[in-house]
Amino acid sequence: MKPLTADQTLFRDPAVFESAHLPEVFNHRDTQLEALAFALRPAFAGYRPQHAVLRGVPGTGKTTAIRLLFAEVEETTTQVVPVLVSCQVEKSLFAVVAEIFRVLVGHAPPTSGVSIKRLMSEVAHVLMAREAAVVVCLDDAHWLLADGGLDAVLAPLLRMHEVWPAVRVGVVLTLSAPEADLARALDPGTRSVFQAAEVFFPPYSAGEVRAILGDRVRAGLYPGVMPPAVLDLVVERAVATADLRVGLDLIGRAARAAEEAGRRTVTAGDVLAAFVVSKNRHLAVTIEGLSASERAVLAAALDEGRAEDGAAGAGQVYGRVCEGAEMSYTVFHERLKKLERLRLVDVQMVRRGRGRRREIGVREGVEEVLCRTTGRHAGVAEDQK
Ligand SMILES: Nc1ncnc2c1ncn2[C@@H]1O[C@H](COP(=O)(O)OP(=O)(O)OP(=O)(O)O)[C@@H](O)[C@H]1O
Repeated sequence: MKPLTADQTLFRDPAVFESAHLPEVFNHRDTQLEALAFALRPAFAGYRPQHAVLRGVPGTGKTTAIRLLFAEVEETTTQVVPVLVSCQVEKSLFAVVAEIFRVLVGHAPPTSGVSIKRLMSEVAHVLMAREAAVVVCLDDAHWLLADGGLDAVLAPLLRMHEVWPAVRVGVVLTLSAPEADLARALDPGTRSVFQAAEVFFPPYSAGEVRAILGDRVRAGLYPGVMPPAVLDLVVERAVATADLRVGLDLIGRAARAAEEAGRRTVTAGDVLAAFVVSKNRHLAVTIEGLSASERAVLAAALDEGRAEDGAAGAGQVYGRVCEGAEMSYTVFHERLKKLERLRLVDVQMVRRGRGRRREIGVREGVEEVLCRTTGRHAGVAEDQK
């Protein structure tokens, strides 16, 4: 077989392997899409939409389901305004309401000199003037679970109709941390008004993963570029890591490597080499979303673990963090809880001699990703805030 020339490509459509790509074929999620559509239905008849909570481990299609449904709503009516907010990026009530304002009005509100009260009032008046309902999806809401962050965003949104009775707001939360406990994260008052439909997104079976990745290969690569045995290897890796995104990333990355090498087909070697990076893809996204102080706690736990040859004592980690920049123990504890919730570290009480101590173990892959994303040896806390 002749090698590829410089102007030839293996990709029918490279965008198909990008993380923001909205797939044309979205199988295996009919039940969840129906439950969501059912929750939104009252909004189309002039009532308040039902709230919903979408649960499922990462990569089970929650965001995609919402994006597809919202796109359909946008095409169908202007009476229901969908707003998708990533809680990894927008973490405050102001940021969420500013995004609602932006979608409604077409431009962002001023970032200074406007109080949250005024911004909410403006949003309410636009909604009332248009007789429209708004459905806000707080995507990856587990990012707000620490420090009462979710309650601070949710409670005012849920109470808008108490101030402006004609305002209709529906909230959809997506949560990919299975242990996320809404009952504990929300005040009793918020809990009592947040009556939400629970929609569960189970992990895909190996057969479903194969079908989804096969569809993506057909959409993104030219025929014959990825032989069935090589796709099997991709599927095996995606199933082993329980993350469909690893499979999608792996296909794109391996095909790019084959193309760069001037080959017309992807080999098992391309897949295995790409897997070294792809397997930690989700970790990389999670670590990129951390604040400087969260990162500092993670780096200190790694350094201390290395020094102690394993899991590190929480007190020692705290001491190491403070060597870089002052941090109160309360703030340290909150940062640690968040890292645990994001499954970057494990924290457990361990018996030592006659006493017990809290130990922090950093999960596999974190060190590699942290060093790659910061381009430095973990543990240098010069960027603490
Ligand atoms: N049924 C499906 N068919 C085709 N592609 C899918 C399907 N489910 C998920 N995907 C793809 O898998 C990737 C992850 O999906 P998505 O972002 O919707 O997952 P998620 O459950 O929201 O994950 P997270 O909790 O990490 O945000 C996306 O690229 C999406 O296109």
